[in-house]
Amino acid sequence: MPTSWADSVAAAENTAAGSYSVGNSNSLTPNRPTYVPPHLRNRPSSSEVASAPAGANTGSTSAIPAVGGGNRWAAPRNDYRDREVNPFGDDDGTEQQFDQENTGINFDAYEDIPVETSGDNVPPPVNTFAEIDLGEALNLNIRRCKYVKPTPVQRYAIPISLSGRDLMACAQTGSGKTAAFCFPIISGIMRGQFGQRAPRMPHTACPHALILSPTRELSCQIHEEAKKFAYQTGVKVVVAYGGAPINQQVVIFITVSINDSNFVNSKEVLTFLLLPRRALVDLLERARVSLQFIRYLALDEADRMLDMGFEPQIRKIVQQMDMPPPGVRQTMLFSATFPKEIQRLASDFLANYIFLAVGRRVGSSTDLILQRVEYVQESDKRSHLMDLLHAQRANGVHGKQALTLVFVETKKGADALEYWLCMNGFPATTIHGDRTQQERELALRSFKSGNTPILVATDVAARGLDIPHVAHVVNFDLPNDIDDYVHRIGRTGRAGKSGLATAFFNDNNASMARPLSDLMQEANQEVPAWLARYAARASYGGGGKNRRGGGRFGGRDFRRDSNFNRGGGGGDYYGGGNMNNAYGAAGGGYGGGYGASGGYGGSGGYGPGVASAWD
Ligand SMILES: Nc1ncnc2c1ncn2[C@@H]1O[C@H](COP(=O)(O)OP(=O)(O)OP(=O)(O)O)[C@@H](O)[C@H]1O
Repeated sequence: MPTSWADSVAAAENTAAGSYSVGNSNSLTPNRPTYVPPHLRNRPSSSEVASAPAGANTGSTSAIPAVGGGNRWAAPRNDYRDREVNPFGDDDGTEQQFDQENTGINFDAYEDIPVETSGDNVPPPVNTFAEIDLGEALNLNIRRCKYVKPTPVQRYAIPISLSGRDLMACAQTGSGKTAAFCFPIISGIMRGQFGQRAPRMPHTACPHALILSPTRELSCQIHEEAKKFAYQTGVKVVVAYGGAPINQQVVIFITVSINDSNFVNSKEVLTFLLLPRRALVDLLERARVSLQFIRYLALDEADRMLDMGFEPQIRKIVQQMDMPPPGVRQTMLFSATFPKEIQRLASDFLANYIFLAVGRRVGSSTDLILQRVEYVQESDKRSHLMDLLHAQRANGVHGKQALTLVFVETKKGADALEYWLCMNGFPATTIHGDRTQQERELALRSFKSGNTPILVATDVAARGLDIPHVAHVVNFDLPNDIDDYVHRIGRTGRAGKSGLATAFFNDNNASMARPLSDLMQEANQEVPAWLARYAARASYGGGGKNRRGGGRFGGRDFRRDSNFNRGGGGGDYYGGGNMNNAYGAAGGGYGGGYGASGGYGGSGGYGPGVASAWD
């Protein structure tokens, strides 16, 4: 039985490789061990009294097995909930597990966090999960996850999404955005708050929700989280990603019928990874997946999904396939960073949306992370890293070294540093785009378990990954874009916990001096005098890629920018702004710092041809 996302994906792929052959694009031939005739396949087990309502989706997609889902042929088709693997491993139903809070989360850290919303008729935030009617099964899962109260982004985003509004949400790393988009999707599908009924289409999955994210690791992580939230709700969550032969992808599209009188359709949330030029479009074009019943579209790391690497593919999927248009489907965009150019692009996918910013500025980092910048010449970086690691060894927990994530610029650089660390007695592993998926999964698992407490990574690991116990993020090579820095350091200091981030800076990083120093100030960090001098020079010297004159974080909702062309941006839907503390009733106090000038300058770093370590 798969125990982690990596296991389940491996299981899915093994199943695919071992159990299926693809005859033509419309027929799958499972090599099943025993044959059960069609008239017996739908029979309820002796313990089950209820049967599926007329018209339940018992179509031929049942020929596709649930990953790790037991004997599909003997089981009735409408008992998905009975066959569902318990992702919490608490089959004895022990209630005492629910008594604890999610280990170590410090909600006081969020007490004063400023929140800004803009748009028409913004629904009010909630203070507790009990105030939101998410449905009993989902509430139980929230308790199983030991989430005692919603994080700031959840307090605002969940009521907004439940009210049916489109949303662009920018909230700090590690602040619970995954649940913020999963809860309304799962709750909405559970309730069937949409009229359309998915048809019975053999061999074609007709999901009601689609969640897109930029890496396999992140897609699998969202899948694992969403499975917990959806447990016993009747909503089936499946993951698909590209880069594998088509027969290996098809196996994870599972249409499930649920024995629930409210629902006679399959209800699926698909979590997709997108790789440029690959996979999803191909999959859609082969009609394995129809998007015409999509009710919810969520883009995690939305700014990344809409930058030049992915945007054409996203446009094709969202605008040129059979997905319902904005206003018919509900669209939610989430990230910790939202440059103005990307906000502008994103507005094409949204209708009358609400913009939500949690944190002092759009794209700011959390002050739970202690940020240090050290001046280190290229030639001294390795010995400097060694010093840090030696110091850290002394602070190991339970005899294990604290987990350290080291970001470098290139794949070759990652391999070389990993080798050097291992040679010098520091067990390290690496993750980057030249490693196979299996190697990447292995590396992540080994890092998470603490067996290899140092992970050397390129930007492929910069976004979204929620790895508990990462105590230290080292920017061995600083990125060229401040937003990448925000995501990288966000691998520590998550869910109310504190963390440490150290950056090695030298003359090669001069263009980062200004944005780095601004960001650190915003996050109440001490800016070294030498960095402040660099930053001052940069502001007189004409900038560079990261110089976003006029205050890089000033723009917030780009619709508030005086330059915003309402006609071109999708209609006159801007409805003013509101500012609040996340836990305070009154707003105010943060207005002074938000310049109207915007200033996410044109050069930005999102242009074509940006070097990427993502593939
Ligand atoms: N209400 C809550 N109570 C306690 N823990 C929570 C709550 N919501 C989320 N978490 C936990 O917080 C951690 C971070 O959540 P998540 O990965 O969704 O953050 P994120 O905002 O998407 O971060 P990133 O921007 O890096 O992708 C996870 O381990 C999650 O289980």
